[in-house]
Amino acid sequence: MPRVSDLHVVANTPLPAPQVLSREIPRSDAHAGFVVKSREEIARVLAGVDERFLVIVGPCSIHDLKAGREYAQRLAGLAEEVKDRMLLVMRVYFEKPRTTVGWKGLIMDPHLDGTNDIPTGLRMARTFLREVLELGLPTATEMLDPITPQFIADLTCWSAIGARTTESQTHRQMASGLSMPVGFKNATAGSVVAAINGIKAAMQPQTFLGINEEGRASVVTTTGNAASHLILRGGDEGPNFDEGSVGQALAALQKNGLAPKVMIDASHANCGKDCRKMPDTFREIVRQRKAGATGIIGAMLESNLVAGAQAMAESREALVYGQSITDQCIDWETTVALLREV
Ligand SMILES: O=C[C@H](O)[C@H](O)COP(=O)(O)O
Ligand SMILES: C=C(OP(=O)(O)O)C(=O)O
Repeated sequence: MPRVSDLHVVANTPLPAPQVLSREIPRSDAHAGFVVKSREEIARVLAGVDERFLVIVGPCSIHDLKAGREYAQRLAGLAEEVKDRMLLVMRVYFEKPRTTVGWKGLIMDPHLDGTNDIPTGLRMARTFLREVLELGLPTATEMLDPITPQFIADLTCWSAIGARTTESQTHRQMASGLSMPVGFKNATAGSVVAAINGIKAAMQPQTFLGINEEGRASVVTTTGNAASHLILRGGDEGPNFDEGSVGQALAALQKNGLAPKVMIDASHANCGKDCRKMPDTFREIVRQRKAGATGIIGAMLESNLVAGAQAMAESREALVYGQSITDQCIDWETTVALLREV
């Protein structure tokens, strides 16, 4: 008989169930209390009740826990220093969407060598998220694979649906069940409509296929996530952080019956993926807010210990400590100076 299934599958290895990993790397009452408090604080900023500026800041991706830890320790100090005016949330991104192919993040390939040891990646992600929370820093991730939230969402305070998945029904449904505020990026081509449709879908109750805590395929029914919002990140036609683009986005939200609130990413297509342009983009976003654009509730920055980005090396040891292996980041000194300045 000809073979009809699994023609292109070479392995199919069961994962530990989410509840097994959660027992192994548990969430304490203190972690839970801090996550709930941070999500509420972020939701209050989104609602305009808390007037602080929300800044999602940190490495493009975490690939080295030692450097990530050092970054988190520094950011915790800065967050405390500026907390009367800004709510700093650390980017703790473990999943990377790729335009074509490339390293897909620490969860997918924790050893950075193509061995794709996902169980280890999930363990590292949970462990690191707990460490960041213990420093008193809220955590931000992109939720990319729809199975991942079962393993890490309880330690996550804010999430993004990225530009490459904002139009995906799977991701919109997933967002409708997430417990934290979720930002939808405009699409890579620049479409804000795709993200607004995403927000509308995520705010509604949904029923879809997922997994439960035991790791079993299941039917998931959600309430909808009211704390869904828009993120402008620029697109193929260029940046969209200028007053005109921001005004159009706010008007489009209102036309769709949504709150006119927007976060603006100072990285990605809003800086042409050139970290040298990121500080001025950020300054312009803050200038508009200071000039009265209260619809701008926050911004995103890609920042690391060392500026720029490096190509994946032959071995981990050959990598520059504290420098991104995905998109370019501004360095720590620039980050501190910029946040203190604004
Ligand atoms: O934020 C990171 C990148 O912009 C995203 O993962 C896409 O990267 P790529 O276009 O290099 O694949
Ligand atoms: C991939 C990211 O952003 P975007 O979806 O805007 O490309 C990111 O923030 O890591």
